[in-house]
Amino acid sequence: MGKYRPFDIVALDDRQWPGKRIERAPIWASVDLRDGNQSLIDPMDGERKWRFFELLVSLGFKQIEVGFPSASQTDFDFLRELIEGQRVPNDVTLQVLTPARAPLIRRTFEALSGAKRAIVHLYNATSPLFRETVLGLDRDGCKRLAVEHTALVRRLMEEHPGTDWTFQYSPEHFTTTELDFSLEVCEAVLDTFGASPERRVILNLPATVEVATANVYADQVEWFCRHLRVRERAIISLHPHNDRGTGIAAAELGLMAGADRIEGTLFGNGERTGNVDIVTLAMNLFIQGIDPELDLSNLTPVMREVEHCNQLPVHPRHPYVGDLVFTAFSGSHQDAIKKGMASHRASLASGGTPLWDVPYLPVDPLDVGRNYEAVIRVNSQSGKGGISYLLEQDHGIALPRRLAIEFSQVVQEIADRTGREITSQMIHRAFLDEYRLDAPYRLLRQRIEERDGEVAIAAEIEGPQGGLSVSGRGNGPLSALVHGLRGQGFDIDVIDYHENSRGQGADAEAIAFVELRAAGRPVFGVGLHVNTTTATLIAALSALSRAMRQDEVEGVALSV
Ligand SMILES: CC(=O)SCCNC(=O)CCNC(=O)[C@H](O)C(C)(C)COP(=O)(O)OP(=O)(O)OC[C@H]1O[C@@H](n2cnc3c(N)ncnc32)[C@H](O)[C@@H]1OP(=O)(O)O
Ligand SMILES: CC(C)C(=O)C(=O)O
Repeated sequence: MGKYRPFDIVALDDRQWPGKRIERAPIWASVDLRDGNQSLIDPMDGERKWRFFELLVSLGFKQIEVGFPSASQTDFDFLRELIEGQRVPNDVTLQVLTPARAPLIRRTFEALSGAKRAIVHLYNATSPLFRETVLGLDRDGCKRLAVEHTALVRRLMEEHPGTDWTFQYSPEHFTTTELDFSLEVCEAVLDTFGASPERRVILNLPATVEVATANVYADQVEWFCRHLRVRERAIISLHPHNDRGTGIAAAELGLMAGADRIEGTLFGNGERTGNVDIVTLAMNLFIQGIDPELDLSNLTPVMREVEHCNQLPVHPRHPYVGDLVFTAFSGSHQDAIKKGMASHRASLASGGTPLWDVPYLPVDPLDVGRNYEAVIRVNSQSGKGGISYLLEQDHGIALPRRLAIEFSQVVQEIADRTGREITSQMIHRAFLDEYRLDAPYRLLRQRIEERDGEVAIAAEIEGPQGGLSVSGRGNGPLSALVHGLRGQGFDIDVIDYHENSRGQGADAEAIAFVELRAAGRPVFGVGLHVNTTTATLIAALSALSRAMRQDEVEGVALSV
């Protein structure tokens, strides 16, 4: 016999949940201020609790478990302030947890005195391990514990008719309790409370510790829902934890299996590996086109506020919100994102489909309050797609394809040499340093005339040996300049040229890319100027300067 054993599976051959789909948002209940709080190194003080409560309200939570008032004076006082200070919006219901212990239940009702509406959440352990090891009770004793304390809760509710009460019961460690026993206890609780379709009780089925694959939880939930005598007198709630790292899957399959409600926390804080993360669950609905009924349109400030209140960081890879989750460093991802974004923009501009179908980005960052700035970041794993994306997006420089291929080698060399991320500013600087040379050849002035369908240029150029007067003719200013330079003995030709403008209005500037063949080899140059023609001529001289430098380095004859 080994140290660990396999988990049991559920005998449910005609399970229905695998063919189901989640069609609408469940009832969300935040347990940040209770389960989340009880697992913190430093539980929240009043100020942090307030901030968290207000955050939850602003996101649209309608049910909020605000604490365990019989356990701590901070929780008790917080509840009193909420109630006495009338700080609870009309559509929000407070929930509090109490164990099945009479003095603690009485204290819980003291804390709730005067509340307009409240959910009293009673729990006791029901699983065999807990019955034997913790409580020292058999099945009957355990059921009696639940029933007697349910009766007490019912009586106390009746004694305080000014509050609109809801009762919630949790058979703790539902996932390791024998299913027939969970059902037996829960039916007894429903009967004792007098539950009916008009007076529904929340039955919360916790995966207190996640011990099996998510399909087993779904089977347990479906089995439970199908075996309830009157399903309509219960709201089935799930309370998944994340010990195996599959809390989200368990919650989703559990909803497919018939649950109505989810208890969880923002970004998954909670005991051990945490409670299920409601933000991820809700966003998973959102990206299926389902209204999550929570406002998640600006998640970064929400994350920062939660980090402050919990004094715990949210992981940079956390779904939908982590600092790095909208960022691609790797070249092939960047290339696909760049093309996908361009195609999405084109589709929107032409009145085509608004459907978000961008590779590697399951959600539009704008929908959660992020922007496209960090979508592509460059390091040694990156390629031309990402580099040209940054130059275009941040600096208005749309590189021609062949130049993008060439320039990516320049950036790759820097990335390999430094072993660090290369920021957009560094890429811009490297680009200008590499391609916009104004030495040794620099345009000083030029005169251009059009005659008989031809362009004539007379240019003054500064060169390594002093001033150079160049005149030539061609079908445009660039070809005229190149002919003039050829006349001076330079072995050059135009392969290609592109230009576009960057910036707008008074700040607009032309950027020109000229590719020359110099001494038989292709070489790019870049020119920037408010005047497009001047930018093109500067680009040609920049290419010539680069060819000259290569000539110096490699000894290739630039002059014929
Ligand atoms: C799964 C969950 O997350 S449940 C919520 C857990 N949250 C918390 O525990 C946070 C707040 N808790 C507390 O402040 C405290 O634990 C209290 C106030 C609830 C109880 O404190 P204490 O009375 O000092 O008990 P303590 O926490 O040490 O241990 C639990 C005791 O209660 C007993 N117990 C547990 N459930 C019951 C029950 N329903 N009826 C009677 N006794 C019970 C245990 O057997 C144990 O008894 P023992 O000391 O005789 O062995
Ligand atoms: C009290 C219950 C619902 C709980 O927190 C758990 O089982 O994890």
